[in-house]
Amino acid sequence: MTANEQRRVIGVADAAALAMAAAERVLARIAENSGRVAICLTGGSSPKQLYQLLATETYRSRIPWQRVHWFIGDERFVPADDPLNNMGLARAAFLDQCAPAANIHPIPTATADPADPDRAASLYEEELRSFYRADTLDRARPLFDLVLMGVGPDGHTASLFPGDPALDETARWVVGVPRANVEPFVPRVTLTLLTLASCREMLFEVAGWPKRAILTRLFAGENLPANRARSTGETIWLVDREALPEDFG
Ligand SMILES: O=C1O[C@H](COP(=O)(O)O)[C@@H](O)[C@H](O)[C@H]1O
Repeated sequence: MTANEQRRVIGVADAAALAMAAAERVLARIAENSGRVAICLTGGSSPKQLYQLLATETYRSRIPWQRVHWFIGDERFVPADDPLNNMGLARAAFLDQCAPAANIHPIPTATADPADPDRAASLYEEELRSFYRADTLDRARPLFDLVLMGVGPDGHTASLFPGDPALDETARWVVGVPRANVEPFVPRVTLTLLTLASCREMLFEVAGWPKRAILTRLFAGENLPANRARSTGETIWLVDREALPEDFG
């Protein structure tokens, strides 16, 4: 089976349409679970429109905020109020206005020793295990209902960079990344592929012409982190017209 056969690519017109399509998928995944819902958010700039949309009345009124928990797939060692803080962006765009504080689960980079991404990773791993109420991920009971993902110009996803040993981690749920390959060049913490995979749906959001070059390489099957990220359920790539490689439709 090729990499492309394992994922579904959905093309949309532009970044605004992409945010709306992603918001509908968020609602659909929430509606499928009548209990406690877990959503793992992504960082970077790509999800900003989606996050802002979720705070609008149209979407806000359709989300049962009390039973939805919000996690983050990776974090950068920058202050919590720095615009480059991944959870900080989500908080400012929608979480702080809409979600109960107890349902927001940031990676503790602001409180942990800045020199020790492994310590922050361990703390977050403990938090995830306690939320999941088990130490072993069971394919039949995914940790997350939905995992949002982005892709960087080098093919990284979350803070899993090409060639990094973190990609081959099979025991830890969360790891420290001493130095990123791309800006901001700060230590990071990232969920591992095994943890990100434990979801009913993994949803990549990719928009804009600067992403077309890396998508061309990824859809050709190159062995890059974003190609190794797969859900045990469905893996969907929402891509706008500017980012979609020419031979892809
Ligand atoms: O560094 C990161 O980059 C990726 C991609 O970000 P984008 O700005 O190109 O959307 C992101 O998915 C990840 O969470 C972030 O830490």
